[in-house]
Amino acid sequence: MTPSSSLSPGSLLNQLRQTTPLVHNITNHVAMTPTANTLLAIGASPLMAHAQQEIQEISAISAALSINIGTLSPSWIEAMQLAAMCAHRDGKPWVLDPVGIGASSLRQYACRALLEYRPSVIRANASEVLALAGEMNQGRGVDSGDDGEDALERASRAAVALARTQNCVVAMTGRVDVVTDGQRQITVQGGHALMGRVTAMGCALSSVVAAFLAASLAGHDDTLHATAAALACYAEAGETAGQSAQGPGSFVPRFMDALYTLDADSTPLASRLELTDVT
Ligand SMILES: Nc1ncnc2c1ncn2[C@@H]1O[C@H](COP(=O)(O)OP(=O)(O)O)[C@@H](O)[C@H]1O
Ligand SMILES: Cc1ncsc1CCOP(=O)(O)O
Ligand SMILES: [Mg+2]
Repeated sequence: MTPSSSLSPGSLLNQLRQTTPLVHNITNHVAMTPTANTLLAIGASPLMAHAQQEIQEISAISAALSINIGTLSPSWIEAMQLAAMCAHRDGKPWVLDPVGIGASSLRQYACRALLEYRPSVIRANASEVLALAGEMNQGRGVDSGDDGEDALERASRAAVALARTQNCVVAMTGRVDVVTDGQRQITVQGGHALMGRVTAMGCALSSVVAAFLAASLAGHDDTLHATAAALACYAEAGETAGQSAQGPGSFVPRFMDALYTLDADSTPLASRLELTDVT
């Protein structure tokens, strides 16, 4: 892909760092601190808020919203719906992370209700994409399952179908990431296997996608490319961290430092991306 375009991952990362978008997160108990730290490391500004009474005010000052169903409660579902409604009404980008959707009917109910407010992006692992696309799959709790070539091919088709049905971008992550709007598809290479051994990596990524969506609105808005840019930065930082990490414990600080020090101008982020038309 052309690295010089205003939609290149490097220029979108620069745009993010210049605009420091405020990202409103309604996320799970496991992911709160890692998500806030990850947003700060890449250059965005995090805010966690889930009390219904303050959602409208928080929404008014936020540039983007990230909703994650990882640890639901009935009052949180109502707050999520209100936040999604505000974002939809105000034309602000928002990301849905359907953590462990296959695991319970409460999660399925919450996602169905939230999809009414048309997320800009659904960021999920393959198991969650299959469940959301209606292909019976109870998943393995919050983690993805088989990541072999056949499973990836099947999940990619489900991601395209989901993007078409929901008229949004789907970012399906794992060993290889696939981002699609139903017509185009960008694969993202990179990352490291240790990313699957650290909790909340995916949750934090969903909020980083929200930050890139906000940044892209300040320039040339293209949800597909902004999402791929977020994933490319993650892949780059994950690969760098994985080179010297000895395990999940030492991976995390290296990953945060790699995000923070990622040089948007000299790192060939665009070379991680391959854009194709979906047939
Ligand atoms: N085996 C792997 N190799 C490379 N990157 C991976 C691997 N597993 C996960 N990742 C990366 O970790 C991040 C989180 O993805 P994933 O593990 O699919 O999300 P979740 O934590 O929601 O299941 C993504 O950037 C993804 O590319
Ligand atoms: C373990 C767990 N349980 C409920 S939410 C959560 C975190 C999941 O994080 P991720 O989807 O990023 O792996
Ligand atoms: Mg997840």
